[in-house]
Amino acid sequence: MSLFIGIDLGTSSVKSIVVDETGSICANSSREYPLLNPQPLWYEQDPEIWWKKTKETIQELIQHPEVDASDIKGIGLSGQMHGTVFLDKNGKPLYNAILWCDQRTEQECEYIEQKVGIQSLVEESGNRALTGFSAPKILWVKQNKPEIYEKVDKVLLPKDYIRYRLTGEFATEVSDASGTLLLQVKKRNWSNHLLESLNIPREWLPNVYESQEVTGYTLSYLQKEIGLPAGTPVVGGGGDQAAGAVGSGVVEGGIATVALGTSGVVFVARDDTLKTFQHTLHFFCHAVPDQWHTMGVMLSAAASLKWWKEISANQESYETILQEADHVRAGSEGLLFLPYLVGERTPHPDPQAKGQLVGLTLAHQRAHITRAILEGVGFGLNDSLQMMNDVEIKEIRVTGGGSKNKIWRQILADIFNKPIATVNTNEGPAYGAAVLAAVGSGGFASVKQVTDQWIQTLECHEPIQTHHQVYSEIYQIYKEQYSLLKHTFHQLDAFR
Ligand SMILES: Nc1ncnc2c1ncn2[C@@H]1O[C@H](COP(=O)(O)OP(=O)(O)O)[C@@H](O)[C@H]1O
Ligand SMILES: O=C(CO)[C@@H](O)[C@H](O)COP(=O)(O)O
Repeated sequence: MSLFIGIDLGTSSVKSIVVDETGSICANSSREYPLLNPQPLWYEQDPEIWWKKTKETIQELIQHPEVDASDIKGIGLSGQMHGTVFLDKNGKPLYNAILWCDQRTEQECEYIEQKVGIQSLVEESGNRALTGFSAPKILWVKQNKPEIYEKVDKVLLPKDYIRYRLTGEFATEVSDASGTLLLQVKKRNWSNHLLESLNIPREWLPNVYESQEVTGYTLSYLQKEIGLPAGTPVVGGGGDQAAGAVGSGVVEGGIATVALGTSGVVFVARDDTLKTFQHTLHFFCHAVPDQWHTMGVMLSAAASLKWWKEISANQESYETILQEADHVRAGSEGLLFLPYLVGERTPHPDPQAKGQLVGLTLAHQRAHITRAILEGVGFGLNDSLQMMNDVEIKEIRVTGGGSKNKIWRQILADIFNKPIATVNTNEGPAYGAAVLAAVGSGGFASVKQVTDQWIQTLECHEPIQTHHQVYSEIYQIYKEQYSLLKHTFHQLDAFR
């Protein structure tokens, strides 16, 4: 039986799975790694640690009793987007990867919009300059770390660094490349205009493939080191949001995913290119040929819950603290959480935005705060959903670590006033990467053919109208908070 490996290089951990040709997961393995925060607004990770941990997961998969390594027909890669890995001419990382949630590039974003012009930037890349994207990070290194900049030979996205270590090839694919701000998203290739305007050498960037295309073959030293057969094809794969959408069967226009990972994302697949541009929504290529997507991204979704659990209930499971929150009424008895713990991207592109608990009283216990966090993240996602009014959203599927919990899924359905479905796999991006591997190296005709065979929707949460009434009133209050508090957030920044 043919087997496919899917790897998702997430922000909190790398998750790798083996899927057989019927879509069943035969083995999985994951390893966590730290998120480095060397200065306020800076978020980094060490690419060598990514590679070490990824290798450990692959080795564990191969040693699994249900996996015969000689049956592995292909590998697909997925990972956190926008992170920027700078390599020297020997392929060695020159600096920690600067991540998607890093906010140090505000000045560089202003520079890009001035230099290229907002209209021309949007026309060419489909996007405004946002601090998480890769191009401003390249300019930041030029300005602030000239000793590194002069040694740069290649710039890669996170999962593409793993590809380089697996195959020795410098390659990327359209969905992740969209998040660099250097891709002509409509034409699905690098933009010479943007590269020239920003003075970024084309040779630094890898070649761009479609997501299911084979980009290289595994190197022979890996056979000895971790038992991975030499010459196994590695396909393009996808940025974690596009791969997560594929892994949830979202491969045609009008179907959406909501991802509750470290970040929180509303993703709507589209068969057409963009007609109306919405300021902080992203317009990127989908990991499916001739498809695109719009996406709203909040920076701290399940990360808000993780933060709260770590400081208030570290010994307890997510299930326990969410169960406790389920006993609190919708609306958290007047407590409101603003989820801007690491600044925000959609709908407020503001590195200095901050978290906030509004309405605290002596009556509020831990469970109220937990519930307010689940609801606040839901309101933040609703901001993005409301902006996607140029497409009819026929269905929403949830993915990401936070979606394992049915209480949170129900809260989302109640806030959005839309049914929320789960699918038969909860490995989102890793599963999507395996689907793309099956198309590129397993003889399947199309992504849709595989997802139709492998993915079904399961449980569906219908909105509870009494809860929705409460949430629609509180959402109006939520929407006012950012502008009321913006000045305070910026003032407080001086004391960090
Ligand atoms: N059982 C659970 N219930 C609710 N949230 C969970 C649960 N397990 C993990 N999480 C949340 O999911 C997040 C990790 O999600 P994941 O999609 O793996 O993120 P990433 O891809 O960013 O590494 C953690 O921050 C945690 O808050
Ligand atoms: O910045 C984005 C998408 O634009 C994030 O979604 C990252 O891709 C990280 O995702 P997770 O680690 O939360 O899955």
